[in-house]
Amino acid sequence: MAKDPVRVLVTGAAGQIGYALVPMIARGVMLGPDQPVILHMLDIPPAAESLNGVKMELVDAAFPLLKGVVATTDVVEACTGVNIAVMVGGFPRKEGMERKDVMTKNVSIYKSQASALEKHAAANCKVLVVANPANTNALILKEFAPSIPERNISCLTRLDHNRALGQISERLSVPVSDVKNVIIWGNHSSTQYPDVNHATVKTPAGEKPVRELVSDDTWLNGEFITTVQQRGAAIIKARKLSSALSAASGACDHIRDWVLGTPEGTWVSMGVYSDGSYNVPAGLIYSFPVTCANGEWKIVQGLSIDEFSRKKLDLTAEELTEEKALAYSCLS
Ligand SMILES: NC(=O)C1=CN([C@@H]2O[C@H](COP(=O)(O)OP(=O)(O)OC[C@H]3O[C@@H](n4cnc5c(N)ncnc54)[C@H](O)[C@@H]3O)[C@@H](O)[C@H]2O)C=CC1
Ligand SMILES: O=C([O-])CC(=O)C(=O)O
Repeated sequence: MAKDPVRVLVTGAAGQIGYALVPMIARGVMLGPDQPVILHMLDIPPAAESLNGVKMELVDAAFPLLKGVVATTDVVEACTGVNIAVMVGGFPRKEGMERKDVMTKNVSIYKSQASALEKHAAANCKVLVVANPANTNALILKEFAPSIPERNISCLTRLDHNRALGQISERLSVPVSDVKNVIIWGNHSSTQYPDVNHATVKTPAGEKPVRELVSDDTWLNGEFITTVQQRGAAIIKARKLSSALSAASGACDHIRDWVLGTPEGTWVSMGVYSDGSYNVPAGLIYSFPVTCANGEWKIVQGLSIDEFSRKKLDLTAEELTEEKALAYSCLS
């Protein structure tokens, strides 16, 4: 029997990431090749005409899984009945800015859209915040939508996770699909900690630790980390626009694994509400290694954290604590 369509909201749908993301969703990349979808697309009035153009293209693409499109500048209409909300709407940073520089503009959007989601989304709606500063926007959304369970609110660090897999794959000349279990800890910012201490590569002789195969701790503890931390800025420098296709793809990976589950023996990175695991302060949205099953994520427990890692986990937590204070000062 055909499945009922799932309603997926994309805010900022007339923007760069939106333009890459909506066709992926309509093709089943996010929810699977047998899952019909109805797309809800929100943008602001100055982008209304462009948003309508995106809607026209979605019709023209004749996607078999796409059962309807709502394109609107009305946040209530956009949020009504949605099962999944991908929050991309906001302002991207430009060359030379840190992600928290877009804070003032973006946190107020997340405060107001929190209430609309809380009132109008379907029960148990899963929320993914992409817009920067992603962790702090997600935290603001959580705090201003108290009736949405905290386990349903997350932010995107899967792009960083995928970037880390990509760097290891290039370094070792192995298929990216053979690399797994890197971890992005903390903030989606230049203080994030890409950790390979538990990562492995599939080889003909079984799974081997990335550290053993790379066999260059200077690179792994230095250039590898800074490359992943600075990748967003490198893309802006090269394209004069921030990452879009990779961000859209990461958003699909994030939701797909959350809804359909992570493969056995594999974890992924998600920005989720900290419960104090790994001595990360509770009450921050922090990126952790997680496994997903039955639509729920669970932080992977019991991983060893050496002294080098500990400092990095704490540094990015401190930045998030500061960002939280800054966000509240922007809102008041
Ligand atoms: N977490 C991550 O890994 C990544 C996050 N980003 C962030 O994603 C966001 C979007 O990036 P782009 O698509 O490149 O930007 P963009 O500027 O191309 O698109 C953003 C869209 O949001 C719309 N918008 C602005 N205010 C809105 C509101 N109140 N409600 C609904 N829509 C609104 C704009 O009109 C625009 O169409 C930026 O904040 C960017 O920094 C980008 C890449 C990766
Ligand atoms: O760097 C930016 O501003 C966009 C982004 O978040 C990323 O590419 O990781």
